[in-house]
Amino acid sequence: MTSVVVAFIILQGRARSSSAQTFFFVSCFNSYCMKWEEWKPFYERIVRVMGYSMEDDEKAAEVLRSILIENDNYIIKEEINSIIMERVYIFGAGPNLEDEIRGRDFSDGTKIAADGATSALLKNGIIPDIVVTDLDGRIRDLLEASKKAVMVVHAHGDNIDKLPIVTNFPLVLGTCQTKPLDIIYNFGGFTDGDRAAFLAEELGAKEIILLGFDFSGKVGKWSKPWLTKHVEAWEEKRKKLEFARELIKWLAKNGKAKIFLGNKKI
Ligand SMILES: Nc1ncnc2c1ncn2[C@@H]1O[C@H](COP(=O)(O)OP(=O)(O)OP(=O)(O)O)[C@@H](O)[C@H]1O
Ligand SMILES: Nc1nc2c(c(=O)[nH]1)N=C(CO)CN2
Ligand SMILES: [Mg+2]
Repeated sequence: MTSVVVAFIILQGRARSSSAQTFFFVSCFNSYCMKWEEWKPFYERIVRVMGYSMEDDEKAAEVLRSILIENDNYIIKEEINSIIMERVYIFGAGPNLEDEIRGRDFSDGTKIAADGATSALLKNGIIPDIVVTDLDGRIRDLLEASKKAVMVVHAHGDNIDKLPIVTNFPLVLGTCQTKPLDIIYNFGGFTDGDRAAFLAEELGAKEIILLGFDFSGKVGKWSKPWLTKHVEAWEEKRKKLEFARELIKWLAKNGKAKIFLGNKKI
């Protein structure tokens, strides 16, 4: 799967296609594309509830942009389109993840790991095609996955110091939660898991299957490098998961793709 992307990118000669507008039209024709004006009210509420600084989030987007341009390892949205199959599996870091992946290979779809879930996939011999991360998963596993996966790296006000890690990844699609910049996208979504669902929708997935998503108040042990077992969600994480649940429900209602939580359609 990754070789398809690499071949595609080589064919493109990394020329920033002048037909990007056409691609944009085609992909938005097949999917729902969230506009900044539509995302802004969600973002303003997130900033208020979570106590984030919009200025820091904006600065983070600029920093990621500079690093990616300097390192020349960024890709544009049109370059990732080719790895999206009609069915997309998104793996979250909930306590149910390992039960939901055991004995399956997911070769009938594109596999997107949300940050911490990457470690569980690698441990179970599953290589993700795409990793969506704000760089607080186990860095060793993110580096391992990046040898085969496109890394969709999210810049925010609280991970500016970690952004230089992206220089180690061969292919990076940059995202932010503030107003998008030329090569730093905002497809909508907040946590790595729900952002992955917005990305899949934007790229034209028809069926999005969420595995390892659990909104009952427990955080899976793969969520953070220091966790050794599943734990009760702490206050900040509880709020994040509540937003994740709300945004997934919103996408199921407003997007074009069918979304499944495990085997249940939302
Ligand atoms: N019960 C759960 N525990 C942890 N993650 C979950 C759970 N249910 C769904 N997820 C999804 O799995 C994703 C990956 O988890 P991870 O904790 O690595 O992500 P994160 O968004 O970076 O969180 P944080 O900002 O707290 O670091 C989350 O973003 C979330 O969308
Ligand atoms: N400023 C800020 N933004 C975020 C944060 C975070 O910790 N701080 N975490 C996220 C992933 O859940 C997404 N966005
Ligand atoms: Mg994360």
